Amino acid sequence: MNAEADHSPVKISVRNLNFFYTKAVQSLFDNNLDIRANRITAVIGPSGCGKSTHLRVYNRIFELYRGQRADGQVLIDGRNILDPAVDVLELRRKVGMIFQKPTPFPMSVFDNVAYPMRLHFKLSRSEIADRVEAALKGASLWDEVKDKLKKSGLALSGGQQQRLCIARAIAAEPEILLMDEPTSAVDPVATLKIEDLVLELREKFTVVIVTHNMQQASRISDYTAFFYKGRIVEYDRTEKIFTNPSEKKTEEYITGRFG
Ligand SMILES: Nc1ncnc2c1ncn2[C@@H]1O[C@H](COP(=O)(O)OP(=O)(O)OP(=O)(O)O)[C@@H](O)[C@H]1O
Repeated sequence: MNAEADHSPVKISVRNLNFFYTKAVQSLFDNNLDIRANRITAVIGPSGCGKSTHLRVYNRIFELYRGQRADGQVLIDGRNILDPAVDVLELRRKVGMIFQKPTPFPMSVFDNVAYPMRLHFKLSRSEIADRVEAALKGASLWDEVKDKLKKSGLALSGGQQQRLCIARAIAAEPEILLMDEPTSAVDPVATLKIEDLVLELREKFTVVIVTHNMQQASRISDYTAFFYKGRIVEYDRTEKIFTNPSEKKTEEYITGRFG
């Protein structure tokens, strides 16, 4: 894919984003980024450079913590989601999130996936059952759990739990999926399954994935943003970032000279 060939529209446009954990602690500095629809964008960089902080702005999850503040704009389909008038429940439906450690709710496999449907939509029991099946299929988990739908989500393996969380996120019918190191707590086989799944998810969703794993970023992403000390040093096609980066700092990082 060369630069001219990508006609996918911009889904998320970040403009002059600054983030403060407290008045005195600024963690993001003037971030600017255009993320394309139906692409996988990897966010890489050394520990503490602001990857998670950046992602947590897109669905305003940071607002659950007192004193945290984002300045600037995050335009999703052209609308600034930092505008206080934005309906946050609807924003979080549209912008799903998957965390480092799987976070199934302490309820059955079925209810984990039905939960967002009951929260956001008015559906009959049979519609819910159909959509739970579709979401579990969409998360490549159906075959493994179809006989265990009433069992606790917590009884699944780590990799299955993570795919259950992906099914739960899909069940809300989002447009964007944010994944914050989704494979760092699972084994290598489960990691490959999740990577294959992420590649499939691109058909329907815009995916932004934080990863420490360079191979993972180069295997699955279309674009890569390299963060360093709260700034976006370089953002380009993944192939370009990994073969011919423009910035010295990017090259030092991807060749393992620090991080
Ligand atoms: N709750 C908090 N209060 C104050 N500072 C914080 C808080 N959470 C994170 N930070 C600081 O913000 C900066 C960015 O952290 P962030 O977790 O976004 O980095 P990261 O790149 O995702 O790191 P990692 O790869 O280790 O997960 C770090 O300097 C971190 O210490």
